[in-house]
Amino acid sequence: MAPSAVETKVVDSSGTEGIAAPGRQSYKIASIPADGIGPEVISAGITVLQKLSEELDTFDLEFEHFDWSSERYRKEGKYLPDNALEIVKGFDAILFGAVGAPDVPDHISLWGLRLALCQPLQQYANVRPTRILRGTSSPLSNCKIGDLDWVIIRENSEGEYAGHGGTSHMDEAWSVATEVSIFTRHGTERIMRFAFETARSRPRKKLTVVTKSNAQRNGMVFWDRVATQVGKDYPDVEVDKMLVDAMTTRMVLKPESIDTVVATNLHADILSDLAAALAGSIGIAPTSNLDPTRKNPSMFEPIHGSAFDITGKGVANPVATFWTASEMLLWLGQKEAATLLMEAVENVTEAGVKTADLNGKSGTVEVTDAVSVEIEKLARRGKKV
Ligand SMILES: NC(=O)c1ccc[n+]([C@@H]2O[C@H](COP(=O)([O-])OP(=O)(O)OC[C@H]3O[C@@H](n4cnc5c(N)ncnc54)[C@H](O)[C@@H]3O)[C@@H](O)[C@H]2O)c1
Ligand SMILES: O=C(O)[C@H](O)[C@@H](O)C(=O)O
Ligand SMILES: [K+]
Ligand SMILES: [Mn+2]
Repeated sequence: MAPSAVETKVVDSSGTEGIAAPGRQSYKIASIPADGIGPEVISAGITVLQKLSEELDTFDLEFEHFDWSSERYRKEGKYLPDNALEIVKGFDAILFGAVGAPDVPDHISLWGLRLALCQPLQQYANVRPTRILRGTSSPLSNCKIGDLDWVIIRENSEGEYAGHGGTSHMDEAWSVATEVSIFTRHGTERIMRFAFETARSRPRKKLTVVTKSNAQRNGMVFWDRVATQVGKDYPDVEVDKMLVDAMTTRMVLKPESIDTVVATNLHADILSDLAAALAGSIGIAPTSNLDPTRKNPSMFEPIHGSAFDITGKGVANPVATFWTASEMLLWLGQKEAATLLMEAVENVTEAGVKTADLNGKSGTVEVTDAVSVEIEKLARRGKKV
């Protein structure tokens, strides 16, 4: 979606209305914090985004909050109102927290909210960068900053998440359930093209195609074949193919040999949690659910889930959401703000202000405050030069 008009009404989260200064871009963001630690990290994310907008002269953000969550499901029997897709199409981007609650089956919550948005909105490319941030370390003993710098591209519309299947004769001795993976040429080709473009845009121009075509002799053989066909248009990109089981060992033993990775919906879901942990914590890693055609708004969320075990304790790491916010700004065309935000985050981790998952002692709010202070410093320093 194109950014909204330059001179436009702005409503910030405190409800104050104003007119965006001429020359400033203004973006409408739908905020869906949802469940568990989602509201805690989204609130932190909005705080730093608003700080950036105040300190830089380049953009305004207008947030609208939606209570689409497991609480709403308990009350109304549905996660989303019937016109949810129409509503979000009026926004430039969606900032999402996490969905999942202990008293709702996980397949109801995931299909009721996250997949109910990203599949119909054609957000077919799920982008998951991971690297080791300054002041943090990998659990791998010899892995230094720079040795692990990956982008995992997850197919986000079909594959194992196609939703095809069924159950018959439930709880009888002869009950049966199927879960059918779907690989279409359209879906496979577009994600391969996106992955090759991503690999080409990075300095090493290297793509690993993850597969399981030894055991899965139909869908995965097709996946490999389409990768080879699309790869002919990218002779400058070095490609290798890796079976998913072996990929886990390569991620642990030779992290520096990997750059861009493309994998199916399920394979990449699993590999990206491993990637985040190898870079230090699941609490740092971002996700973009992109509609690369820009016909629909894209959705940005931390990679982690609702983390019931730490909800309400004030210890959730907000860094994954800050990095997510930075990715959202990049997508919206605000490169300077996106870069400044990550610089601020890494200055803070380097100074040792970190949550417990990164072996620190600070809480969500302390990390958020420290990042806000750093944004102010960096932005003001930038203006002086
Ligand atoms: N996209 C999503 O919304 C999404 C993603 C993953 C899981 N889920 C859902 O979330 C629920 C819980 O799933 P799970 O336990 O498998 O995964 P999870 O990511 O919620 O938690 C896994 C572990 O990581 C820790 N953790 C996660 N985020 C953290 C953060 N920001 N800071 C510090 N520690 C953090 C948790 O405390 C937990 O120990 C389930 O209902 C699941 O379906 C949703
Ligand atoms: O889509 C999924 O598999 C889950 O929501 C979650 O694990 C994620 O990574 O988004
Ligand atoms: K999430
Ligand atoms: Mn996941």
